[in-house]
Amino acid sequence: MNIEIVENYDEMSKLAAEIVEKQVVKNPRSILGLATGSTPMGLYSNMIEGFKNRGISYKQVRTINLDEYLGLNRNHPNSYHSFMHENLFKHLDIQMRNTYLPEGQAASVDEECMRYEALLDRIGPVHLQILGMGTNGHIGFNEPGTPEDSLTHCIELDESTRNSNARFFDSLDEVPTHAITMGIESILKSDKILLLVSGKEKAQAVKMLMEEPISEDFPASFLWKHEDVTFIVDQDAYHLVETERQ
Ligand SMILES: O=P(O)(O)OC[C@H]1O[C@](O)(CO)[C@@H](O)[C@@H]1O
Repeated sequence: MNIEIVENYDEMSKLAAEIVEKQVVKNPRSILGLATGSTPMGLYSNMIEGFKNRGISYKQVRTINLDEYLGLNRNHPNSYHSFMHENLFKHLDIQMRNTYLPEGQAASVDEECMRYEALLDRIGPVHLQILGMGTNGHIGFNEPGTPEDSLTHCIELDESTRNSNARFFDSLDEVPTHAITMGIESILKSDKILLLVSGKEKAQAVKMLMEEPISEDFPASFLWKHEDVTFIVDQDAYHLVETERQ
């Protein structure tokens, strides 16, 4: 794991955007794996700025997202379809038909999971996968206990995840209880992974990532098994780490 410790959220977002832009310039037909949540929002703002001011085009890029809430219509303001449209896609020259997310209201959840994994295999491998990390070590929505060989599946969200994501909803009751997420194995199929973590509230999770053994109890630890992970972390999130893992 290549670890870049930066000063703050803005530095993390800028460096992440440089890496994404380099990938897109090198291969204008890149497949990008995208994440939602607070973490990548600064990256997305920088990508939008790069499109507007630095001539970076996403016209031939394809994107595939990690996850979607189960039961939410894609037009629901808190669906990840809406999140991606509002925070990124509508500001770029990307073609919407080249953007993929799981369908949260599929008639058959099992079939949707199989369809999505097959889609990932058909268009992939993802050249560059963006990841955030939950305070309990989740990546995508792979909560603690998710096995390493998991493919796209439906998962019951941890109470801690629902509580933390309640900030985007009017009340905790409105936060869906389940989601469709790529599995750990699906994520590890990517050529390169860019893990972004910022803020004091993630410091304990970063310490676990850096110091604890690889285990299902902390899903992000499986990233140590991938050979090309860049981990950009800010000082607030890194400050509890005592021993840097090799
Ligand atoms: O960036 P946040 O909002 O702290 O969330 C952490 C992670 O949890 C998720 O929201 C779950 O999908 C990820 O997209 C995100 O990377």
